[in-house]
Amino acid sequence: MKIYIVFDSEAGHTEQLARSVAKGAERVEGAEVFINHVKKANVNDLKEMDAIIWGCPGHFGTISSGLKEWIDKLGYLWANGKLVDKVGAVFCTTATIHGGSEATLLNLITPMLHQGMMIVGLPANIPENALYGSYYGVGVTSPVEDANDTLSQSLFAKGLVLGETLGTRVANAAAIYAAGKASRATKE
Ligand SMILES: Cc1cc2nc3c(=O)[nH]c(=O)nc-3n(C[C@H](O)[C@H](O)[C@H](O)COP(=O)(O)O)c2cc1C
Repeated sequence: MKIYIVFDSEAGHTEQLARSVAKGAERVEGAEVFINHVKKANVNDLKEMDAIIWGCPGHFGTISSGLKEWIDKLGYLWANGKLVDKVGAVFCTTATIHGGSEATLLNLITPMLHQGMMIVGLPANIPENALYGSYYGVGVTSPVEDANDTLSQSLFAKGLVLGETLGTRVANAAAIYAAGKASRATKE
């Protein structure tokens, strides 16, 4: 099954998180993973995907303009129901812990729901998630000022682990859904 990861990133933090999501998705047998900066991503490629995961830096609690501009090109796909039932998930980075990461994640999920996608978050039975994660996707804090501080580095490293976990979870969900659809189609 095919998984597309699209990210916006200016200084590289969100790109790092996107790559961890890709790494986790690639662990699932049969997963073909495509990853692109939003500037290079083509919305028409989404039609062929089983799962779509997008993410960006949080800008004032919401989607960065780079990714939002790209999402706003999805009108034709929306009008033709091309993304209905695709599995979706989201991720973001922010500079501060209370800098709006969950607001950004929720804002990233909203357009997926408008497309009719099926959203996958992260549950509490993932211990790291219950301790410092989010149920809405992966939101990682990457403090700019104290980038050399060990605590912030370790928080960022833990966030990358959650990114991998999300990638694996989405790829598994997409595989199970595709197999279920195929089996129902042969019975009908
Ligand atoms: C226009 C703008 C608005 C931002 N707003 C916030 C914010 O509201 N809260 C926050 O914690 N960080 C904010 N940031 C910081 C970025 O979200 C953060 O540094 C992010 O990790 C950068 O990701 P990148 O390295 O992938 O570009 C903002 C940055 C920019 C450029």
